[in-house]
Amino acid sequence: YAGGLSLNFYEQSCPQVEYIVRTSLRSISLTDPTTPAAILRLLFHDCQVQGCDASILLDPESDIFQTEMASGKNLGIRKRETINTIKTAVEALCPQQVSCADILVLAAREAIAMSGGPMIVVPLGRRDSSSPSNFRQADASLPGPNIGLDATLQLFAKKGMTVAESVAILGAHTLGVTHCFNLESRLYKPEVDKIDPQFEIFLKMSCPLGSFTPNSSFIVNDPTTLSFDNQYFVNSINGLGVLRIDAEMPLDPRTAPFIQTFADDQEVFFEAFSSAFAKLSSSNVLTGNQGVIRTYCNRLY
Ligand code: HEM
Ligand SMILES: [Ca+2]
Ligand SMILES: [Ca+2]
Repeated sequence: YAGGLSLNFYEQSCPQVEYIVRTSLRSISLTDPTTPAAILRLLFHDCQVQGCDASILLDPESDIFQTEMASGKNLGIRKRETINTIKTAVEALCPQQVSCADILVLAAREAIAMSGGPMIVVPLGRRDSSSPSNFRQADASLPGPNIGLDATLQLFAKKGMTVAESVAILGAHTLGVTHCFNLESRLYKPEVDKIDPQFEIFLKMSCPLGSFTPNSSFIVNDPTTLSFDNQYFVNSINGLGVLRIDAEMPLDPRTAPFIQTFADDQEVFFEAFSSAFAKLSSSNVLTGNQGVIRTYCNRLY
């Protein structure tokens, strides 16, 4: 596996870790059923900036230093504290053994499984970054809400994904919501892309001008927002893609066949998603003597 990750990494040092993550995430999700969506996006945004190293979990150490969370591209990121909570439970049984980066990957794979998606086998052994990232790096590395297909395919090709896997990983938008502030430019600025006229009326009604204060209004990413299924693909074929990328994939000859296949057969989607997830979650990892095992996921010391 990439960079020295392995399937039995915690077999000796913390055999209960998968169980602890599973039960903790399940109980947290009972009080807030939108937790799985937030955790899955959190993993993507961690891996995208400086690799899957839990850098996104670090709190700023001072008012002067701005961490990657200060980037506008991280607006709407939630549930960082959930990983802290799970880490506390893990530390109680296996002190100083399990990285926050691995806990985040395990939590994301539980989030997928408990929402009805595939149970993905993930290799472990990531280490946590010993230095924070910053908002400039996050701005440069995270995709903006209006990214187009070419740039998106390039972004995932860098992670070793095929076109099929790149389409599949965007099926993560089967969960969760998009806040209106992420749709402002698509709806009200000079044309970004062609929106289905009926759907555009609906989007503008749901996100009227003036609804862009963070965390106010939102649109569901697909009709079954709590369920990890293939409705995202059915939806986007029907012209109901919420973001530009969601809308463009069914129209482009490079990606349309995969969108159709995944819409027709959920099992094929789950397989392609699983291999894409393995690539995403092992991108640019620290292993061996690199990095650290943090005690508190939000602090370096
Ligand atoms: C080109 C790539 C991508 C773009 C442009 C993109 C963009 C976005 C945007 C703008 C939102 C709305 C956030 C909000 O308003 O709160 C969102 C939500 C979400 N994204 Fe993506 N995304 C991309 C890829 C991914 C990937 C690879 C994953 C996971 C593997 C992912 C998982 C999610 C999830 C689960 C949500 C819902 C979050 C919630 O409800 O809190 N996205 N995405
Ligand atoms: Ca990171
Ligand atoms: Ca869904």
